[in-house]
Amino acid sequence: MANVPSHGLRHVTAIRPWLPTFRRSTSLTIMRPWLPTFRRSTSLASLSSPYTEDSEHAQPKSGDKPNSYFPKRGQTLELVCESLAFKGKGLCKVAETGFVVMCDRALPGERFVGRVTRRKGTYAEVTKVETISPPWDFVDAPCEYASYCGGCKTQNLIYEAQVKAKEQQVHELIINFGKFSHTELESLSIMKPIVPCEIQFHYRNKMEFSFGSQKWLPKEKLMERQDGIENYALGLHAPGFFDKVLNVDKCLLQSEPANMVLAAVQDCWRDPQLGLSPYDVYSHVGFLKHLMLRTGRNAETGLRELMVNFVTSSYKPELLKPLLEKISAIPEVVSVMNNINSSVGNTSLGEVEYNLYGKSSITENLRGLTFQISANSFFQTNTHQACNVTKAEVLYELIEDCAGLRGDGSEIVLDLFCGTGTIGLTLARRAKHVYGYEIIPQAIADACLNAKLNGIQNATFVQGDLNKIDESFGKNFPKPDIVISDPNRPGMHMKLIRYLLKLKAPRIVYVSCNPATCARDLDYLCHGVTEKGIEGCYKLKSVQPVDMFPHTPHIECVCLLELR
Ligand SMILES: C[S@@+](CC[C@H](N)C(=O)[O-])C[C@H]1O[C@@H](n2cnc3c(N)ncnc32)[C@H](O)[C@@H]1O
Repeated sequence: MANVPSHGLRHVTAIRPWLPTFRRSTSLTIMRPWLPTFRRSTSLASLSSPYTEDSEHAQPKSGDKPNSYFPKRGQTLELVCESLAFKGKGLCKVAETGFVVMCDRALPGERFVGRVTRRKGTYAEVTKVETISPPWDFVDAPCEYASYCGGCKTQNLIYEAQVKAKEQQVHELIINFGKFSHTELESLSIMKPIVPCEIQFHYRNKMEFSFGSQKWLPKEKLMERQDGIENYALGLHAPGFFDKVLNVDKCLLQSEPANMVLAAVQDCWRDPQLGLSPYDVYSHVGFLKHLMLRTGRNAETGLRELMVNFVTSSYKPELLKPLLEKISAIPEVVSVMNNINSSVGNTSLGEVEYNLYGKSSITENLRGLTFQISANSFFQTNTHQACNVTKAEVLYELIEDCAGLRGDGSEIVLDLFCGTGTIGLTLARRAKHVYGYEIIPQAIADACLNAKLNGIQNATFVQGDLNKIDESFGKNFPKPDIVISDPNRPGMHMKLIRYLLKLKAPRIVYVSCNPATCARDLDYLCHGVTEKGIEGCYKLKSVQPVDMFPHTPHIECVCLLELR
């Protein structure tokens, strides 16, 4: 793919936090005056929030009814949480004024006292000071860290209520961000009920823990703060803190063997005799950055296998040796990798990687195929929901159903954002040829290997940046009959939207882990972008939410579009 300079800014429409009020509205003109536009940077990352934090563009236009009430910073309010919104935050309205406030960790039905922390455009954020009465569907959280950890925010909500809230969120986003009317969605049965996850714990096949020199402590324990080694932590970043880590000895979302590894590392890494130090995000001194644990399944034996990946700031294998000895004694550990990330950034992607023990990849089975997974390649994190062969509607089967391949081997599939090729390869059996595009070279290498491993010869994988395509894109493959697009959270770039609208493939299956950007892209593909003179040419056939991540605010969707 040719490199082109970074594209310009993009205009999108944002919605306001009181959107649930308009949920049943069929007339979008009622809502539109409240929908300010805002400018987005190339990454569009912040658009993952439908409730934009961009207050600059949040001024109501004439004809709106501005709410003169605005609570002061520091003010306490008695509130009742009405529903869950973006990032799993509780949406509440101030009595009598209807003014919207959002509160992290407030759950539907919960009555609480909240303190106003900041204004965000036309709504305010509050932090919970005290719960007066519990949520409607309260359950005790099995995890001891549930009330602090940024990962699971809704463990205190019964699972049925969690999935209901997710389904409702997707529905609202498709109406308000995607600009589809409620009537249209209802009459054509476009919105499908969410597919819940059969297992709600131990479902994650990948967890990334961070080493930190500043342990995060809850308020009541702040006095206990100690210096040096006592302040070191290995765990998950405390919500809102890039520099503080909540120390965890166990995570109920990952597999038992992964917890054994975590416990083994926790047991010894602070030992002064080992000379190990966590990387400090301020001084940029220190060795250990992250501990990544991936759980797979051996293709031959069907037994669990584990990859341990230490991300360090430099290559000093002798320092990792004592840890290596401990963890390699755990039978499920078949691979220990060391990714070196010498940059000041704190991502887990290394510039170089070394194999310290066993294999350099693990495997997983998916729809009868074997996939090889390396430390940095993407693989759906919920193996159960992605690959559970006993359940009919899991992710990959849904995708295959939506793709609707005739099965006579005559059709071309374009698999955009293909990762390690999982979707394309599961479709290859029924297609003439699959062409996959992906930015990460290692993932492309894995995809090619996965094709070989499974004896698939009708798949071609190409490395390239789909945000930087130019006119030459599409010249190297025949016109596809089916496009699969599975972008990460920022969704599709306008260049890709333009390309797809020009390409006019009969079907697009849009798989998304961010319903906000998904709804926006569906709007573009179906309704076009008037201000850019772009015409939409697809009709939305179905939107299927799937819960891949119980207890977290994340929602996966599989959407089908057909050429009009
Ligand atoms: C949600 S994952 C989907 C992976 C794959 N379809 C699967 O199911 O395993 C998104 C993928 O898009 C890739 N990606 C992100 N930005 C990209 C870009 N600009 N161009 C091409 N691929 C990109 C990521 O590396 C990641 O593998």
